[in-house]
This record gives sequence, C-alpha cells and structure tokens, in this order.
Amino acid sequence: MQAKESKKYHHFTRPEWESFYLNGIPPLTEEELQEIKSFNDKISLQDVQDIYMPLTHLIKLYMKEYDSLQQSKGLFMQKYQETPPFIIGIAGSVAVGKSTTARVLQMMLSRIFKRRNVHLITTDGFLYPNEYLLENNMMDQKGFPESYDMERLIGFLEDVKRRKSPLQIPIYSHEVYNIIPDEFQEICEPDILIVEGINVLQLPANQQIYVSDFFDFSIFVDADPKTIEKWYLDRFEALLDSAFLEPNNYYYSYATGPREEAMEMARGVWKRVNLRNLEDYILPTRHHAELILRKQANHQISDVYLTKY
Ligand SMILES: Nc1ncnc2c1ncn2[C@@H]1O[C@H](COP(=O)(O)OP(=O)(O)OP(=O)(O)O)[C@@H](O)[C@H]1O
Ligand SMILES: CC(C)(CO)[C@@H](O)C(=O)NCCC(=O)O
Repeated sequence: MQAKESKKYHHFTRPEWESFYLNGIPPLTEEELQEIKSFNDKISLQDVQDIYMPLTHLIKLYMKEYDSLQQSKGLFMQKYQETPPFIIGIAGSVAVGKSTTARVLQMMLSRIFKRRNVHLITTDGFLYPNEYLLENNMMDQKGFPESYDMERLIGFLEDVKRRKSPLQIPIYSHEVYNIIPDEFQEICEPDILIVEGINVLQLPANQQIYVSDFFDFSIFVDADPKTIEKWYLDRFEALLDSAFLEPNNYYYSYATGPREEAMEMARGVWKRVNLRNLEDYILPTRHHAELILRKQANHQISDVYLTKY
C-alpha cells in the first residue's frame, strides 16, 4: 500500500479486526456455519466468523445512519420520502474472489435483515457483446473501461435508487464467454443491492455521474497480483475441465487440445489483458473504497483497512 493510501486508512490485523465483534453479539452457531458451507463450499468458515461477522455488523451501522439521514432529510423538507435501497459496491481484479465475497455477504445480510430483499448483480452483464468488441477491435480490452456500457449501468442504478421495479439486466456467461442474448436477470424491489465488478469504483473521464455516486458502502478485494494470477489460472483449468464435454463452450477447443498449449494461452491473456487492466485501471481505484480486504495465497483474509474519512 502506498504512503498516501496508508494515511487514509485505519489498518487492522486479523486478530484486531475479529476482536471488534465481541460486544455481546453471539457468533454463528455450528448449524448456521454448516448452512453457509453448503451454500458456498469455497469460503473458509473461519473467515466467516472472524472477518464477515464484524463486517456485516459494520454495514448494519452504516445502514442505520443511512436510514436516519434519509428520515431527517424528509423532516427537513416536510415531505415523506421512502428510503431508497442501500447499495454496496465490491471491486477488485479479475479472479480475486469478488463474486465469492459478494455471495457470502448477500447470504449474511439476508439472514440479519430477514424482511429485506438482498439482491446481487455483477457488472459483467453490462459488457458489450463480443460482436461489438470484435467490430471495434476491442477483444483484447474486455474488462477495460471502454468495454462496458457505463451509461446503461448508471441508468440501471438510478432506476434502483428510484425504486423502479421490476428491472431487468443482461447476463454474461463465463462458459459462453459472451452476453447471452435475450436472457435477463430480474431485480425485484431490492432493499439492499450488492454490485460486484472490476469497474465499480472507476471514474470515467467522459461521464458526469459516476457509478460510485450510488454506493452507500464499498469494498475492494485485494491480493498480490502474482497470487491472483495463480487463482486465474486455477479457475481457467477448472473451466477447461467442465468444457470438455460441451462443444458449445468457448473453451471446448482448448479443453480438447494439448493442456500445456491452453495454459500458455491463458498465461498470455492474463499478462496482456487482465494484469494490464489491474495495473492501469483497477488498482488506481482502490483508495476510493470504504473498506479493503487483503487476501493471502490460501484465500484467507489477513488485513482489513477502513477509511478514516
Ligand atoms: N474465499 C475463497 N476460498 C477459496 N477459493 C476462492 C475464494 N474466493 C475465490 N476463490 C476462487 O478463486 C477464483 C476466483 O474467484 P471468483 O470467481 O469469485 O473471482 P471474481 O473476482 O468474481 O472474478 P471475475 O471478475 O473474473 O468474475 C475461483 O476459482 C474461486 O473459486
Ligand atoms: C468478464 C471479465 C471482464 C470480468 O469478470 C473477465 O472475467 C474476462 O473475461 N476478462 C477478459 C480476459 C479473459 O479472458 O480473462
């Protein structure tokens, strides 16, 4: 972390962070932990207890303040206003584990706020389709700021805050490696919306409204780029294994050809596309996050940074 960034954040080691949750709130029961495990077998239950419990508690405090400010504003304007949904952004590199973090958070928030609708979306759905990227010679920039329809994403977030419902957004498939035509994810009356994507903290030069203007809390999932490359390659191998029997899968020809050639190709894509994207466009947004989770090679979270201002 750079000097400027470290001035902006309180730094907590894992033991410090986990101690913030001792204030009379019981930890999850064994049964609840097993439920989370069956829902997401990737996550370490120790992380759920030590990291995500204090984190959801902190988000609860932010939500309380948010609700109270909305009410006070209503009183000031002498006009009743329904509180707009609370939106949480999750940023970080390709393959750093944003979706995994987002799913665990969604599950924990749904448990804490039983009467609230907690929805989760990824900004992958707002990527331009491959056909558009090919036409504009942008296939090697998939994931770069210009490869997303940011106006559409901003329009969607505006609709969410205005409580327009139901809303539909496009779906991206990693298996097909493209937007699935005519299929949509429906978002119906969310009270809390988690928005996960590499670009959620970016400030596009030609836009007056930023995606992050809509966030009431934001998280950056961070790790060493060398470690992330390994996760990317591991996930690529897993995709190859599942592509083996599916001729429609984007990775089919790689899956059925020599493995070493396929891995060489993936290492090239990492270097040429995803690492460049991380260094040029994603890491520079880290200091916009309210909270940074730093992961180690075994996926365990070792450090937490919380913004001072
Ligand atoms: N907490 C975790 N424990 C173990 N494995 C994990 C964890 N988080 C992520 N992984 C693994 O790391 C890889 C990347 O994770 P994930 O797909 O969640 O990343 P992502 O940031 O959402 O990526 P993308 O932006 O490319 O969709 C996957 O293979 C996933 O299974
Ligand atoms: C869809 C994104 C951009 C983000 O999730 C990423 O997973 C991706 O496909 N990047 C393009 C380069 C690659 O094939 O990894």
